[in-house]
Amino acid sequence: MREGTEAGEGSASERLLFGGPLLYDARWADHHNAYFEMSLWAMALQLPRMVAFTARLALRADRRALWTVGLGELVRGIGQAVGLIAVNSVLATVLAAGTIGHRVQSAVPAMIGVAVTGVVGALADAASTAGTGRLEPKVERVATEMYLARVARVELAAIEDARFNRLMDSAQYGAGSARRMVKVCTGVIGSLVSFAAAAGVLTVLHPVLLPLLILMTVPRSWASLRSARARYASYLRWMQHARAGRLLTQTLMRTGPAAEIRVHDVGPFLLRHFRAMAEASEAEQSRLATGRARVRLLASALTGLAAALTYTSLGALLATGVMSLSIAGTAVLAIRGGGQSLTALVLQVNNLYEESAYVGDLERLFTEARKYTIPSGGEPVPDKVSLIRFENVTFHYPEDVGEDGGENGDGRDDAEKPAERKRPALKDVTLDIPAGRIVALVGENGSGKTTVSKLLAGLYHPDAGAVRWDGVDARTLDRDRLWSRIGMVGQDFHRWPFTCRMNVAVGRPDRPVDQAAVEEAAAYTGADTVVAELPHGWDTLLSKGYRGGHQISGGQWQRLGIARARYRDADILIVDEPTSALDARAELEVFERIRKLADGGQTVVLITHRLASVRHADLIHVLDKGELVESGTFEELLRPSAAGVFRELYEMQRAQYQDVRVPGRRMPDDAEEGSAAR
Ligand SMILES: Nc1ncnc2c1ncn2[C@@H]1O[C@H](COP(=O)(O)OP(=O)(O)OP(=O)(O)O)[C@@H](O)[C@H]1O
Repeated sequence: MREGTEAGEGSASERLLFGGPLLYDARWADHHNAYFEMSLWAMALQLPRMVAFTARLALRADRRALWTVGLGELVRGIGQAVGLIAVNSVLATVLAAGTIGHRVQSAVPAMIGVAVTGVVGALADAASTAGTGRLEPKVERVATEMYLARVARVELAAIEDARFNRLMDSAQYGAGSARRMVKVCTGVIGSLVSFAAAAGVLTVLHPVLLPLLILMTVPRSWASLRSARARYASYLRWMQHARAGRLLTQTLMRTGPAAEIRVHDVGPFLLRHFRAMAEASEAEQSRLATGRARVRLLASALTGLAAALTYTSLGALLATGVMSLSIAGTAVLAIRGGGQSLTALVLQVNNLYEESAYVGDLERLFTEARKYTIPSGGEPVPDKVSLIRFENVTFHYPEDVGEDGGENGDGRDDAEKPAERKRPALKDVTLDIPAGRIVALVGENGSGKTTVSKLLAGLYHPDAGAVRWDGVDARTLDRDRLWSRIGMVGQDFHRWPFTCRMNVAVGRPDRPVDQAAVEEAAAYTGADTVVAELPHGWDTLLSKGYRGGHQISGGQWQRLGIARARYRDADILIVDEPTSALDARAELEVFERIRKLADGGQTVVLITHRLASVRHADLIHVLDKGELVESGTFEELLRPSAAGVFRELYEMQRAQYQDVRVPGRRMPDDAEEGSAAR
């Protein structure tokens, strides 16, 4: 069976791997006005704004280079106009009455004029080319920096939001487009000035010639704008599809999944689906090409008609004696030159139109990002916080609104969604995190432990209730200062593809690397023994795909991750499953050290499934399906009278070990049984 089907419904591969078609619905764009403006008119209106936007980027990037380019193009264009007038003068003199020697001699000054304008034009062109070359990469860099700075500063919720993600996706090409816009704008100015020169000369020669010249270029302009619009519309519609295709190929190339791909023989499977998706996109490319060919054919026919009309009119003017031969000669030159500049102008405007669509996405991202930007400033975080309290906190993760806005993308209303989709991740949770203590969060998978830690870290705000730092709502606190107080080792802490040293030192990126502190943090988690075995010690690159790159085990990574949080030396340390990959000895050591942190005044929020390890926690909060069901010390929660979730889970874990007898060793229960028997 062929796996690619109708593009509209998405291929079978899309449905199988990604759960549905990956094509964006253009109607959705209309509903959400101005996500992207599709009509020719709307895009034409947005063009000057995009040019101004790029000019602002260019001004920011290199003001001098921008002036050089602008002046260079202006001088070049004026040179062309003057050159054309000089050519006309040469022709008029050469075709005038008199001896050939005398006529040529009289034409010499005009010829010198042609040569001088040529030289000036060439110099101006060189200056403009050099300026453009200098400006282009700078504009791209400035636009990329602005893009990245904004993306890095939006709330986590925005990064997880499908719509914002889509905008980030399309806007990432905006910087490259802004770079190309510089060149295209230069070309537009050049062609515009050249055309103005030719048009001016033609108008002087005969008023009917200019409209005829413009008529000749209308069909081609229409054709290229139409094609550009179709290409952009298709790009937006297929963007997610292209990203998914890239994901398949990159998965095949990455080192992480390489072992599983080989053992499970996933390679041919991925390739098959890549081919199916690529074929769907090829069908779209060929649809675009056919449309383009059809439009171009029609445009060529219309241009031919207009050209015939123009030259017939010129012939008629000559035949009726309205126009002299020298003027007709200059007119032919001006029509050819003007036609060329107008064609170039149309082409450049077309490019401008296409690039401006992508730059438009960049501008929209800047606007959207502003809405989601993490506010700077706010109330200062108290110097010595003694208590953080979750007060009746309810929290839902932001929902994906789907392609149809209020609907799920499959036509169902929100009201028709299964009720469980709307279950809050946290529901009316009230709990305390006293400073300088170890507070453990336990509960089954999906019970809300990580969510509590994310709200504590200020990555999200509650929908209802508040997280209060000594009574102050965290919502009002200065988030940067709040973050400077927090160190976090998440379940999926990042494995930076940098050197071993940087993997620890990145815990405090705002400070110069302090090797002594790095080593102290590493010794703290046993990461020093890992480093000792690396081929280049602290300088070993921890990324297998690069030259000299090295791979370490999951447990070794975990030691580095905890060392990073230790290096950060924050007041509050959040550790989410810190020992899941550690061996038994390392696990005991790490827990012992984490315990000592609290002795030193640090607050430790520990999330773990190893219930025996929370024995030393000062306070344990037990979560179940987003609700706080128990709180207390280890002993309190294990009392027979408690008989709650914690005791039940603990009994289950304990039973696993009790059932296993180690030959030659007496189990504690044996002793109890023995003494009971005596
Ligand atoms: N980024 C997210 N977007 C949407 N829903 C999420 C997100 N993260 C978690 N959830 C949902 O929120 C609920 C609580 O998840 P959370 O990660 O807090 O559980 P947990 O107790 O830490 O689980 P585990 O023990 O498996 O790590 C789950 O139903 C989960 O599906």
